[in-house]
Amino acid sequence: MVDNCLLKERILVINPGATSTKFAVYDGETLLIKRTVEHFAADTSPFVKLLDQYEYRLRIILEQLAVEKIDLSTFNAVAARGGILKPLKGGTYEITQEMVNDLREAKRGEHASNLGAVMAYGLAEFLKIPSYIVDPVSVDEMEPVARISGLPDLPRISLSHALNTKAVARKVAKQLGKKYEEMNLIVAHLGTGISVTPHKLGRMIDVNNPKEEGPLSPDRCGGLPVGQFLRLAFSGTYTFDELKEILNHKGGMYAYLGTADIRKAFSMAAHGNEEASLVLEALSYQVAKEIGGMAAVLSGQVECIILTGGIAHSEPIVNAIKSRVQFIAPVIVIPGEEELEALAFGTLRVIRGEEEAQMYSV
Ligand SMILES: Nc1ncnc2c1ncn2[C@@H]1O[C@H](COP(=O)(O)OP(=O)(O)OP(=O)(O)O)[C@@H](O)[C@H]1O
Ligand SMILES: CCCC(=O)O
Repeated sequence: MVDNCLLKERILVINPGATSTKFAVYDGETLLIKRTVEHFAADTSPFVKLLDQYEYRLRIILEQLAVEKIDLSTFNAVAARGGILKPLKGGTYEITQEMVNDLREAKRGEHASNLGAVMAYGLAEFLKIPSYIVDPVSVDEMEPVARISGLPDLPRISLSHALNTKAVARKVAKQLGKKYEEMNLIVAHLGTGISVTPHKLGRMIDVNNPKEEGPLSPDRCGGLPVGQFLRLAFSGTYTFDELKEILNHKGGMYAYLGTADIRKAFSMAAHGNEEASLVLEALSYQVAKEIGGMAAVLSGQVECIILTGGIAHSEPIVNAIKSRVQFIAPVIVIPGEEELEALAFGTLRVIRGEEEAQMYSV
């Protein structure tokens, strides 16, 4: 049971994912509780759109807080992972009605994190406290040259795991006794989606948008041979929505092996499935190739390479990537993600007046 003494820095942190909602309560830097609620297909299938899960997911959080006997009136702020908003520079943003409207309309695309700010704002309005997002997936600090694609109508877009990526980059900088804003480094976030970002003096100057570029991931295609994809799209085999689902949820390793779980894929390989071995090798190969490309973006001035995300728990994948990229710079491994903490700390900086919250403009 959690002490309900009235602190001024109690933050509820919400991080909605595709199949789970993670949430936590912080008193200042101190983590009070952290929970992950899995959402099974049977529970979420009645909802047509992701945003329709708003009440369902919020109710689960409120029920759990009640079980923990955490009084809602003791919260001073709500923080959430920000979704596919307008292109924004990194930082902490106050959630506004305009931001919520943009996320509800999903103008720039659907993503589980779109739910975060909507849930945080709804609850914070009720409690009459502020709500914030930190480093949303649409952080865009790309240099003009990185936006050129090869067709003027299709500029490259900055979408990434910015929250975890910047958090681990700051953490490593601190460990090395430096400031993030003074370092050049590359972060490969290896999750269900994979994004590789070169950071130049605190800015993410390029990135492979995991929804359409870069390495194959557990369930996303990454970059595809575009001519063949065009023929497939017009073959009549699939509808637009089916192809979109393949690109983002049923592509990559899942398309080859029928699983998006790296551990299952290794078990298949261990039982003699040669395709599983090859696809796992391809995943590491493609990540290494992307890191190599981003090293060129930084003109070879790379102080370290960070591997993070769930797949960074996998020793064989980490070793395979390392063996191809450690000639560039030392490789540091930070498995998993630090998103809840990054949200809490980003919000704390604003509550403490160490940083001013940025405003989302329409
Ligand atoms: N201990 C582990 N060993 C090997 N692979 C693991 C381990 N833990 C998780 N993974 C793999 O990591 C992947 C999921 O990573 P993660 O949990 O970071 O993704 P996510 O949060 O669902 O999505 P994203 O990071 O793209 O937002 C899965 O393919 C899973 O099999
Ligand atoms: C959209 C960026 C992050 C992801 O791939 O989930």
